[in-house]
Formats: sequence, structure tokens, C-alpha cells
Amino acid sequence: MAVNIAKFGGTSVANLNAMRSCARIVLDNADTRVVVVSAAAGVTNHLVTLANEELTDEQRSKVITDIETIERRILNDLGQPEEAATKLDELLGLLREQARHEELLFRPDLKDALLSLGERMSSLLFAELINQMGGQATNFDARRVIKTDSDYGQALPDIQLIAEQAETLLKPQLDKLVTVTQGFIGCDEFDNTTTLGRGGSDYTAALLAEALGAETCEIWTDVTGVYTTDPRITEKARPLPELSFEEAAEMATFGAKVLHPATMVPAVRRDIAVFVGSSREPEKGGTWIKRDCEHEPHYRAITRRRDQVLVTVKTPDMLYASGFLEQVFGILAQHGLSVDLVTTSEISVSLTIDNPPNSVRARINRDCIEDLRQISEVSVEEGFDLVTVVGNNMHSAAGVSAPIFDAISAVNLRLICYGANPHNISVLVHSGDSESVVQKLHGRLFEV
Ligand SMILES: Nc1ncnc2c1ncn2[C@@H]1O[C@H](COP(=O)(O)OP(=O)(O)O)[C@@H](O)[C@H]1O
Ligand SMILES: N[C@@H](CC(=O)OP(=O)(O)O)C(=O)O
Repeated sequence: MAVNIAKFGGTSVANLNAMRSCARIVLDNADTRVVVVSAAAGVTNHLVTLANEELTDEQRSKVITDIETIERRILNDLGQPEEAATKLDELLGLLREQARHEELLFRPDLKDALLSLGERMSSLLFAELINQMGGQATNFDARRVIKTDSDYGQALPDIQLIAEQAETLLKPQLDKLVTVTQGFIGCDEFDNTTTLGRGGSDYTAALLAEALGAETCEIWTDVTGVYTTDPRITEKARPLPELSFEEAAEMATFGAKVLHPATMVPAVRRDIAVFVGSSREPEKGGTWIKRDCEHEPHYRAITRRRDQVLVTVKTPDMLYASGFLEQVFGILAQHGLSVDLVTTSEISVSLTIDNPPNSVRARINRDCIEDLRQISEVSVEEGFDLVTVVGNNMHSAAGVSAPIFDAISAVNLRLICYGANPHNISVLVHSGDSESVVQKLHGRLFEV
């Protein structure tokens, strides 16, 4: 039996109408045995507000009511089925209780438990819908299979354990039932709930595809595939029929929100073809991401990653000194920070760190800066975006960079990264400039 995993993002399960299109997609493909859903659009952001912000009782109640309204509307439109209504009541009860926990703001484990509720509610409602539409679905708790470490907010999956759990718990029911489960959430060795980082449902789908030996993994969202750039930045962006694993991984890492950065990792390991398409317009097709593509153009797409922090570490001692970079990276690693771009001079090193809002966990913190200050002068600048041109053989062909730099010659480029790998050229620009940088590059590289 060929197995397909279908993942539906937040906008695809935002209300019952949107969910109906998704259910049709599931029922139309007999190979779709596992369905991964995200929380209904907006719910995880509300949960992050509850988990991260100091709120008055009134503010907290308002956020809880907003979540409740979204979920109850779907239940209502489903006709208030009794069993689902009882389970939703239980989850909403947990929400009210956990949102008021005194230690919520300081306990990452409690934050993750709270954050998991969005997916737990949407999967309950989606399974009910599939059954109402004539399918045979079961709502399955992803935490039984997605085993992770205890790095709450950004937990790392245990691939071996996930494979074992999937083998015993999921495989036996594959041919009998459509398994509807939650993206984004997992469970650690202490039985605490964990989350895989914002946008992590794509990753869950790919992990399950790997664990179950699936042939394909579909990511259904609100756009008809992966585009030459974010269609919200320019209406000239166009969907790409195919992408290689490398290109897609690069795009995801450098900000194409349509895919979580880790999604391609399991796909590459097991050679699983990944499809991206619109749940509203499935008939329009989408993008197939696979190992080999027919064409490998120099320029494939442009991505933008917002909210980059530029840290510059400077010490005269670096002159002729060895081990300085090691110390700097050692401190960053201790604080769990991963660095994206690095440039060095004789006495300084500049690096960028991703610091998106609405994360469960702040990335760059005062303690880390203080530790860096123990060894050097440190400056921290915010308000940058990273714009990346993704393509192929970019570092080994003559003339590839010229049109890029020509198109944005009037822009203040704060940092450039080129040559470390064949698939990208990145520039760091002030946030106010990034939209026009993407538009100019798109015009030059894709609209001629
Ligand atoms: N290159 C790109 N191609 C398509 N969409 C992109 C791209 N870059 C960014 N996006 C954005 O990603 C969005 C879909 O991702 P996301 O909002 O996380 O969806 P979902 O809720 O389905 O997971 C699109 O609406 C689009 O604005
Ligand atoms: N609900 C989670 C996980 C996720 O992947 O969502 P989406 O598929 O809507 O991006 C989040 O908002 O981060």
C-alpha cells in the first residue's frame, strides 16, 4: 500500500468551510492514511500571548474568549456532535486552567503544554468532520509517537524512537482508519508535552512520512505551491512546478514561511517527494519537491527572513590571536543560539541571529550578551532583514552575482554572504528596505 501523509496548515483549518475542502482532499486520495493538522489560524498566536505576556485578568479572559469563539464556531457548524462537544469542553477547561498557572511565564514546560491545545482542538474537530463526510477517521495523540528531547519551545525529535512508536502504534491501523493527528507537538522522556518551534507542523508531517516509509508528503496551505518569492511581497511572484530538495531546504532556512526549515531533513534522508499546494484550490496543482529536477537554474527564488539581529564582537586581541572565534561560538552555543551569517575582519566578527516575534522562546538574551562582553566589546543592532537569492551553481559560474548587485546597487547592504555554498547569495538590509530589495531582485531575475 502506497502511503501519503497530508498536512493542513492553520488557514486551511481556520473554519468549517476551509476544513471541508481539506476533508475532500483527504477522502479523494485513498493513499492518504495520516493527516496532520495545525491549530486553526490565529490560535497559536493567542496561546503564545497567554504564555509569554504579563496580562491582567481581564486581558487574559479576552484572549481565552477569542480562542473559544474560534473553536466553538467550528463545533457549532458541525452540528454540536455530543462526543466531540464533551472533548472540546475538556480541552477548553484545560486551557482556562493552564492559562492561569502562576508559574506559566517562567516555565517552558508549562508554555509548551498550553501551546499544544490549539492542535489538540483542531485535530479533534477535523477527525469528526471526516467521519461526518463518510470517512473513517480516528483522532490520534501525536505525543504518543513524536518523541523529543526536553528543549521546550524548540524540541529535537528522536528519530529512532519515533520510528519504533510509529511501527507499533500507527502502522497496524493504517489500512483501517485515517489517522488525524496534531502537528507541532511532541513528548519528552518525562511525559511532558514539547513543541517543535513555530511552523513545526510541516516538520511533524515529514517525520511521520519518514517513520512510516511513506512515498509522498503533502503540505496543503493557502498558496498554490512554492513561489519565486512570497506572493505577499509582489503579485508578480509565480508558482514553481518543481524544486530540488536542496533548493527547498535553502528556501525554508532563509525565510520561505511556506515550509518549516527542518521539513526537508527527513524527506532527504528517505527520498520522500514533498508536494505543496493550496487546500482551497487543489485543482490548480502545486510544487513537487524531489531529489532531482529537470532544470537547475542559477536563480530559482528569492526569500526574506525578517527580524534579524546583528551582533558585532570586537577585540584588538584578535589580531594574531587564535581561538577567539572558538570562544565566541562557544558562548553562543551555551545559550542555544545558532548563527546564520558570519563575516570577520582582523579585529571583529559580525554575525546574524534570527529573533522572530511570537516565538515561544526569546532567542537572543541579556545573559548571552553579558557573557560575550566578558571577552570583547559587543554591539547589538536590530531592525534588519535577510534577503536571499536561492539557486544553483551560484559560486562556480561567472557573472552570477552581477545582476543581483546591479539590481540593488542603490541600497545600503549591511552584510553580504556569498560563496559558502552553491545555492545562495544573501544580503542583510535594513527592514524598511527589504520589500523593495525583493521586488527589485524579482524584477531583474524573474520578470525579464
Ligand atoms: N516562496 C514562497 N512561496 C509561497 N508562499 C510563501 C513563500 N514565501 C513565503 N510564503 C508565505 O507562506 C505562507 C504560507 O505559510 P503559512 O502561513 O505558514 O501557512 P500554513 O498556515 O498553511 O502553514 C503564504 O501565505 C505566503 O505568504
Ligand atoms: N500552530 C503552530 C504550528 C504550525 O505549523 O502552524 P502552521 O501550519 O499554521 O504554520 C504555529 O502556528 O506555529
